[in-house]
Amino acid sequence: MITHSEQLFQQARRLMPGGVNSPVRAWRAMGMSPRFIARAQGPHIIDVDGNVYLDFVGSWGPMIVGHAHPKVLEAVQKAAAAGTSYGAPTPAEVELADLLIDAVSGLEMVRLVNSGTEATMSALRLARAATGRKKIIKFDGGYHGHADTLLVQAGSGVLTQGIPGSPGVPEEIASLTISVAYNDLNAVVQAMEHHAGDIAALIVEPVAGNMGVVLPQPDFLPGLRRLCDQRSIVLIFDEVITGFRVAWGGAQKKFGVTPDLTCLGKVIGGGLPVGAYGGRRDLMEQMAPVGPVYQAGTLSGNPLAMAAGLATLKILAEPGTYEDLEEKGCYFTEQISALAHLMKLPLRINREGSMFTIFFTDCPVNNLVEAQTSDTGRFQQFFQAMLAQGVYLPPSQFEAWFVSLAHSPEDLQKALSAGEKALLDCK
Ligand SMILES: Cc1ncc(COP(=O)(O)O)c(C=O)c1O
Ligand SMILES: N[C@H](C=O)CCC(=O)O
Repeated sequence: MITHSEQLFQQARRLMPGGVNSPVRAWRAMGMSPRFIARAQGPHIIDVDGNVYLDFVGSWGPMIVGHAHPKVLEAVQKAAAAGTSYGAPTPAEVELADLLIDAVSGLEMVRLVNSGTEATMSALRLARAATGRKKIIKFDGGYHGHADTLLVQAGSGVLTQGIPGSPGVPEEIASLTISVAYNDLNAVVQAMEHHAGDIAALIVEPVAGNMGVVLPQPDFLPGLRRLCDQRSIVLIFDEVITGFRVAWGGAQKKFGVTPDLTCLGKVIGGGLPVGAYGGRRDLMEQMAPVGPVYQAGTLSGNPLAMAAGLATLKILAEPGTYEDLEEKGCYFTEQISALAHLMKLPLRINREGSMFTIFFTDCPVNNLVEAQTSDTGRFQQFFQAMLAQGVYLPPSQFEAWFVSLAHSPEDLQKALSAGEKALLDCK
C-alpha cells in the first residue's frame, strides 16, 4: 500500500523540482523517497503516516535545544501576536545583535539577514569592496550556501549529487574562486602566491560540516590567520553551522582564532529563517547606509526569527549546556566506534561537540578526498536500516549529524541498539 508520504511525494514532484525546496531533502543518494513531516517534538520528528523518528538532522543544525521547545514557542507566539513583520527596526534586533557581539570575539558590528547564503554572499561582497580585489579562496567540499561565487567544488547536496560546480554560474565568476584542499596550508600558500595581489578573502568552515564533519588540524586555523595577515586578505569564518553549536561563541572561541568577518545562521534563528554577518568595525562601517557597499532585506531582522533566536540562545546560555552536548556526542560516537571495532568494520568518526559524521573507511578523514574514500553504498544501507528502526539520519554520507539538548540518555541508547543492528546489516 502506498504511504501518505509517497502520495505527497508523487504530487510534489509534479509541482516542485524533485518534489522539494532544497535538493538534499529528496533523499536521492539514499535510493528512497523522503518522509513528509507532520510535526516534531523534542528529539523526535513525526511523519504524515504517524511514524515517530529519533532525529539526528535537527533541521540541518538549528534545533539544538530540540523541536518545539516550550520557551521558544512561547517567545515566537508572543512576537507573532504583536505583528509578524514591520520593515522597521525593533528592540529584539538590538538585543540579538548585542548578545552576538558579546559572545563572538570576531564581531564588533553585525548585520542580520535571512539565511546563511545571504550572510556569506554579503561578507564576500564586503571583502571585495574593502580590498579592491576580486578573487577568493575556499576549500574543496566547503559549502557556504548557493551564491554564484561559492558554487565551486562545493560540499553538501552539490557534493552528494556529484556536481563540481553549477551550470548557470558564468565561467568569469567561477574563475574568481580558487578552491584548495582543506587542512592543506601549503596549497593555500601556493594559491596566494599564484594569485598574488588578487585575493580579497579566504572563506572557511572552521570545522567543516558539508563534506561530512572534518576537523581543522591544530596548525590549520592559526596558519590561515597568519597567511591572511601577511597579505591583507580578509579571513572569513563561515560559522553558519558551528556558531553556538560547537561552543558558546562558536569555533573561533573554541580554537582561539579570530577572523575578520564571521557568518552565522541556523542556531541563532532557533529554527526560523536567519543569517548574520559581522566583524571588524572598520569593515562593517563600509556597509550602507554608513558606507557604499549595498546589502538589504525586506524581512531582515524579522521579529519572529529574533524571538526564536533569542529564546534559543538564552537556553544555551544556561550553565552546563555545552558540557551536556559534549557528553552526549562523545558517548554516542565512542559506543558506535566500539561496536564497529568488535565487528571489524572499517569506520571513522569525526566529531566536534554535538556534531559528527560516521565515515565507512579505514582512512583518517582530514579533507574531501579522504571523505570520498567512505563507502557510500554501505552508508546507504546503514541509513535505511536505521530508518527502519525509527532513527532519522542525514540522507547523505557528506553531512553532519546533530545531537540536541533534548536527546536523553535513553534516546541515545535506543539509537545505539539500532546502530548495532544496522552495522550488522551492512557488514
Ligand atoms: C557552513 C554553511 N554555510 C552557509 C550555509 C547556507 O545557509 P542557508 O542554507 O541558510 O542559506 C550552510 C547551509 O546551508 C552551511 O552549512
Ligand atoms: N548541508 C546543508 C546545510 O548545512 C543542508 C541544508 C540544505 O541545503 O537544505
